[in-house]
Formats: sequence, structure tokens, C-alpha cells
Amino acid sequence: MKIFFDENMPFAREFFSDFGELTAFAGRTLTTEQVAEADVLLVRSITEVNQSLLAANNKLQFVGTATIGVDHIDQHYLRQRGINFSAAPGCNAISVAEYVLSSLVVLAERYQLVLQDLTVGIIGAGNTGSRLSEKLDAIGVNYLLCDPLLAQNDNDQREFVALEQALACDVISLHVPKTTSGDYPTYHLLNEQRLSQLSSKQILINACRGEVTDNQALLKMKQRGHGVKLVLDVWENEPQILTELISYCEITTAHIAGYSLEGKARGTEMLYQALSRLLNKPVEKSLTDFLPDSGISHIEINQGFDEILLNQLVKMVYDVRRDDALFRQQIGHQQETALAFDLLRKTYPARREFSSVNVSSNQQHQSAFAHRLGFGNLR
Ligand SMILES: NC(=O)C1=CN([C@@H]2O[C@H](COP(=O)(O)OP(=O)(O)OC[C@H]3O[C@@H](n4cnc5c(N)ncnc54)[C@H](O)[C@@H]3O)[C@@H](O)[C@H]2O)C=CC1
Ligand SMILES: O=C(O)C(=O)[C@H](O)COP(=O)(O)O
Repeated sequence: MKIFFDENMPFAREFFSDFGELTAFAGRTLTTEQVAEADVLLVRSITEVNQSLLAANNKLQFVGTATIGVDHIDQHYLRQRGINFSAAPGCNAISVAEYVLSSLVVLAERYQLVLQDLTVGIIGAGNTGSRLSEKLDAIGVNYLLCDPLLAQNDNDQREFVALEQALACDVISLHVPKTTSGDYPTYHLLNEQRLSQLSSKQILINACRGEVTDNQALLKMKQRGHGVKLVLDVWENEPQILTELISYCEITTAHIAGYSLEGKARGTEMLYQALSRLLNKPVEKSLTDFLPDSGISHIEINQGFDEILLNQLVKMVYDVRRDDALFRQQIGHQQETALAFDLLRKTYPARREFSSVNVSSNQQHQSAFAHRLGFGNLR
């Protein structure tokens, strides 16, 4: 069996070595010819899987994407061809939530905001939005959820608000898939008209897909002096992004919100599980077999939790300013934007989830707090 996998897929060799012959490829430049002999194709978000890519292949059995987003996959075409497909829902949702939390902590310090005085409008309350809401619950920050699709689901007992209400919150955090059809398409959900209604006091965070926000409209409003604070992890037209927008962002990164080692590797693990099921093979390997120990394994706390301690704790494990600094250093300076954007992602420095660090305290409620925030949980 010939298995082709994206070179940026951690532990692919460890998980799939028993399945057959493995070939790594560069996701951005994969060609029809390269993939012609594949029985299994394992991609990440930068590979468009469609009729054109698969035109020369008549033996493909399985396509997997080690990502949450599936907007790069023509699932209709795969169904027509009878090719099995699996994604990795939720694989890096914790990582995205920790990115947003780190951004909030950094901005709170920068502007002397008390997080508990703010309300976060979470737009899209699936895996990433839910992981974020749990972390906000843990630190006592208010939030409103907007998800018209889940609002129609009788099994979901959470309270949902209309888009307009979520857009009026102090912080807006976007967690929707990129869609162009259906009752609630998200392409340019934040279009010029909606963006124009934001106030200068608000914070807008986009860590889902760039196309959910109209980047040209954002640039225009910032050039006119609008004060809205921007945290952008994702961009329209990646990797050829609108570089003029960078200097107007408070925090800006190269689509790495989901790039904790755990998040990326969980994606690989989920595809291993899916392929094992398809081939009726036992699932014998687990992520915990391969994850290295984290740099910090244990933090002991001897004082009460307050804003300063929360700030230190979050930033000790993941400080988003590292990724922001790397981005500003590399993009638009050293080489062509698209190459620099992809290189930043390919050479992303190790980052671990809160779960890799045990936090303990002699006061039980403090340990419980850290646990709720995601520290020291199962990997
Ligand atoms: N920046 C990054 O590194 C990452 C980005 N993502 C992106 O984030 C997206 C969301 O991820 P998950 O939460 O895990 O997906 P999910 O599928 O679990 O949840 C998405 C939610 O958005 C809701 N939704 C759809 N259209 C909506 C609309 N118009 N208004 C409000 N809600 C709407 C859906 O009902 C669903 O509950 C992914 O599709 C992916 O594109 C995901 C992981 C990492
Ligand atoms: O899971 C998703 O959806 C994401 O956005 C991933 O973090 C994207 O990572 P790559 O697949 O582009 O490496």
C-alpha cells in the first residue's frame, strides 16, 4: 500500500509505518503526477484535494486531512469516486483556545484591562468555540455564544444570541468554518457594513479562516484611523497575504493558532485511527507513545490566583508574542511574502498545550482552578 503524507504531519512515520510504503510531500506544491500512484493520501489544509489533483489516480482508497477545517477538500468529488474521507474534528481546538487566551492576557496587560470586566462574543460554538468558553468559565470571564445552527439543535442546552449581539461584545472571537453556501454562509461574515459598526474599544480576534473577515475592508477602516484592536492568525489568500494590514494588528501570526504539538499530532493520530478502522486493523498506537516530555513539566503555586498570576502562568506555557515577533520579523522583509509565510509555519518552534504541565498548590481550590483551565489534564 502506497501512503503519501504531508511532510508537516508530526509522527506520520511512527503511526503509519506498518501500513505500507511511505512518501512525504510538500503540501503546497503536490502535483497530479506525484500523487498518481497513492492508495492513501494524507494532507493538511494547504493541499486542495479535488478532481484536478486526483485526475491521474485510479487506485486511491482513502483521503485524510489532519485538520479541523475541510474547506480545501472537494468531498462531493470524493464521494462520487467512492473514495473514503476522514478529517480530524476537534484535533487542535484546545490549541486555538489557548492562542485566544494568551492573546487576551497579553492585551489585558498592554491596555490594563481587567478580563473579568469584559464580555467575549464567541461566534461559532463548536469545538474551538466551546474549548474557549470552558477556559473563560475557568477564569470568570463572561461570554455570549452565537451559533444559529447549534441554536436549532434540541440536544444543545446552551443559550445562544443573535449575531448582532455577539458583534457588540467587548471582544469578538471567530470560530466558524469557511462556507459559501447554506443558510449561514461565513464568507465575509464580517463584511464592510458589519465592520463599520464596530467601536474603537472592541477587540476582534480571527483564528478560524481569513475569508471570514473582509481583509480589504479591515485595512480601509484601520487606515481611516479606526481603533478596533485586531488579533489576526488567519488571512485571506494565504500565503499571499495583505501585508499592509500587519502594522495595524495588535497581535498577528501565520495561521498557527492550532499549532501546538499536541494539536497537530492529534490530527495525525485521528487519521491513523480512521485508516485502521477502514482496513479492519487494531488501533495499537497512541499519541502518548510519541509525545516528548514538555520543557516545563511542573509548576508549584504558593499564592492565591489573581490576574498577575494568571498572566504569568499562561505566558509561561504559551506566550503568543513569540509568534507575533517572528511573524513581524520575517514577513515582508527577508524574502517573498508567500515563501516567508509558509516557512514560518514549516519551521514553527515547539509549543505545548497547558495539559503538558502539571500545576499544583497546597490550596485545593487553586489546583482545581488550574485543572479547569486545562493544566495537567490528559494529553
Ligand atoms: N487558526 C487555526 O490554526 C485553526 C483554525 N480552525 C478553523 O476554525 C474553524 C472552526 O473550528 P471548530 O470549532 O473546531 O469547528 P466545529 O465544526 O466544531 O464548529 C464550528 C461551529 O461554527 C458554527 N457555524 C457555522 N456557520 C456559522 C455562522 N454563520 N455563524 C455562527 N456559527 C456558525 C457551526 O454550527 C459549528 O458549531 C474550522 O472550520 C477551521 O476552519 C480550526 C483549527 C485551527
Ligand atoms: O485544523 C485546521 O483547520 C487548521 O486550520 C490547521 O491548524 C491548519 O494547519 P495546516 O494544515 O495548514 O498545517
